Amino acid sequence: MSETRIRVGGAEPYDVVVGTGVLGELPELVGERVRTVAVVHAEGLPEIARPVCGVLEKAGYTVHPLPVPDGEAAKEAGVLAGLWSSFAALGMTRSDAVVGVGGGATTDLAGFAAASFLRGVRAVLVPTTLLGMVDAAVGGKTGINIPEGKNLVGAFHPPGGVLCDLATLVTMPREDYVSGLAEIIKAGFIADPRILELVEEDPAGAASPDGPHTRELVERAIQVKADVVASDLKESGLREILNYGHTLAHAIEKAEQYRFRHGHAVAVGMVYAAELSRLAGRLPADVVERHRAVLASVGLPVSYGADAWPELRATMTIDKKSRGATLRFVVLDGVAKPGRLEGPDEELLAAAYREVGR
Ligand SMILES: NC(=O)c1ccc[n+]([C@@H]2O[C@H](COP(=O)([O-])OP(=O)(O)OC[C@H]3O[C@@H](n4cnc5c(N)ncnc54)[C@H](O)[C@@H]3O)[C@@H](O)[C@H]2O)c1
Ligand SMILES: O=C(O)C(=O)C[C@@H](O)[C@H](O)[C@H](O)COP(=O)(O)O
Ligand SMILES: [Zn+2]
Repeated sequence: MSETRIRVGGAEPYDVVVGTGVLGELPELVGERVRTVAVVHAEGLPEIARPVCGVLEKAGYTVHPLPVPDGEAAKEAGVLAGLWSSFAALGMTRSDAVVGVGGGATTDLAGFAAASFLRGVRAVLVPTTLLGMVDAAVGGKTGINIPEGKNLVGAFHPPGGVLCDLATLVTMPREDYVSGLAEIIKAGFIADPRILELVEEDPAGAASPDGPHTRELVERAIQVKADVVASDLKESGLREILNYGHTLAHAIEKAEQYRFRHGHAVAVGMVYAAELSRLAGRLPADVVERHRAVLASVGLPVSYGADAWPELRATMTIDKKSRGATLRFVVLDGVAKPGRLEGPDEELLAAAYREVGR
């Protein structure tokens, strides 16, 4: 099957290319103006980084592989500063480009390095995890963590193109693959109920890169994200819906020193947001149960430590959707009907957590 191109609109439109064995499309995404390409890749993925570098060299670019730590350890200020120094040592200019190769953590870092070096050079992203393809590499949110919290430093810097080669998914550890399903299911609850039906009809298939609907699930989730970010790149309104479940999720990740997978935290966070919606009188109980059922069916967690609430509540205050002292949540008024809950009282917040804490 040939590749699909999903156009992400906005001031600087770009394509997300999806297919199997589509690496040959990469030079076109990098573009003709570029001379030097820094390939920022997760150090544990040499088998994927090598062909990426090869295809770029063959196309005539001067290519410099720059390995960074695997996973969340990449999203640190020290690693970012190391990339700035490497780019400068390579003599990169504004007509050069960064290609980010790896999971969401790697592409968040590579994207932010590109956003900040020389106040902005071109970034092309090659996500190699399910989560990276359906969410992290699309939409231009880039950034790193700081000890005070998740993604607290970053920039909106849309990529020049995104290449999703589904062939790379086959080597993914199962737990990481399932983590990506949480963001796909999120897209289902906020915007595209067909995603939920596809997962519910065949949870085992959904949890495997060889499943019958893998490509459709990936493309549907990308389309949801593309539609949202095209109209609200900088999260002044609509884009907040992509943050469904993330207020609690980011607090859990911080409490776990970023050793808890992002998608697993988002799964718990969505159940919390659904309970919050129900207790606020906005969502029927059966839709909350649908969250638990569909997430658990693919092996995602739906509860978290009961004793953790005071620490999680304190961390949630720093969420980016807050305005002043007012906490703001993305909630649901039904499937594909996202809304906002502003300044819920403390008892409501705690009561919703009692439904999640085990
Ligand atoms: N920018 C955004 O809009 C956005 C959206 C969602 C998530 N995120 C961020 O993405 C990150 C999570 O991304 P993730 O789930 O991809 O995790 P990850 O980047 O930490 O990758 C998980 C692990 O899988 C390895 N890996 C990557 N590709 C592989 C492959 N093909 N085969 C085998 N191993 C592979 C990685 O090296 C890493 O060890 C979080 O930091 C999250 O905050 C960002
Ligand atoms: O793209 C967005 O917007 C999202 O919120 C997508 C989320 O899945 C993603 O985890 C994002 O990085 C969270 O953003 P943050 O602004 O809460 O750090
Ligand atoms: Zn997320």
